[in-house]
Amino acid sequence: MMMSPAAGGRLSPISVPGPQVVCTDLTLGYGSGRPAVEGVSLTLASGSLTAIAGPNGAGKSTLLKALTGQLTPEAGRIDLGGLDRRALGYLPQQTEIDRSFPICVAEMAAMGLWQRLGPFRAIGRRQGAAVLQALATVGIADLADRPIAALSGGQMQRLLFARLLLQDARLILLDEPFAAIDEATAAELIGVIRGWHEEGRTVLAVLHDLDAIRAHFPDCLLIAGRMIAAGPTHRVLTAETLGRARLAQARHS
Ligand SMILES: Nc1ncnc2c1ncn2[C@@H]1O[C@H](COP(=O)(O)OP(=O)(O)OP(=O)(O)O)[C@@H](O)[C@H]1O
Repeated sequence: MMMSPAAGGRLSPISVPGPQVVCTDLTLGYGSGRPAVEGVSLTLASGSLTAIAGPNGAGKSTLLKALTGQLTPEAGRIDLGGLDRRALGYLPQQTEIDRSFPICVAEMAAMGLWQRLGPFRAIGRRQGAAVLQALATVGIADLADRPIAALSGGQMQRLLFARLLLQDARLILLDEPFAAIDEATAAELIGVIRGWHEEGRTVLAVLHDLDAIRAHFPDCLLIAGRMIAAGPTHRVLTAETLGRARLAQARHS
């Protein structure tokens, strides 16, 4: 049985492993000019841990937005293995988060429970303890009452991870989870990601740091407006494929 620390740090079962995700011949764009991504097909195996790499403007975030349903494909198909989109976990880039929203750290983390409780159901004592435990897991229990506007970038990233822990999603999509945070924080958050992988969740993360991908992500997709290479990381991130990606991106831009 797979175990999850999501419910307050105590191990609890996740009954079904992460879904297999299949994208077929996807074309994605923003309605003007050339598509951001063309003809991309990919398969994420159930329980796989995959990084998306590629140059700036390659379409990495665009691909995640299509998987979350924020962007409708111009062509092609996305199959989330029967998962309800509302049940997937998504960590957006920090620039997409409105920090002026007047809520505190614990309240924002508790949003991870909405899928199970509904947004208007009061948080009970058990859920309150789970929120505090999730904050402790990412090292910010002492900040529970602080307004989110008063967090540093690294503290905000830890909070977003706490919200994901509480959400307990079987499919987790992360957009640049280590951007603008220090090495110690990144190392702790990588530990959380590895935990999700060990529990059998399907995890997909956009990352710029190729060394971090090589060290922690068994599988990798390399894109540059189209798919350049996909598969085991050591075969995807080679001098040859990275050269091809740079060339393809220069032609695409
Ligand atoms: N909201 C948008 N409206 C119009 N075009 C967009 C929008 N978002 C992204 N694009 C364009 O789509 C293309 C892919 O962008 P995307 O953000 O997916 O790339 P990325 O690989 O995540 O880049 P980076 O590594 O720089 O974050 C780029 O040409 C970008 O300018």
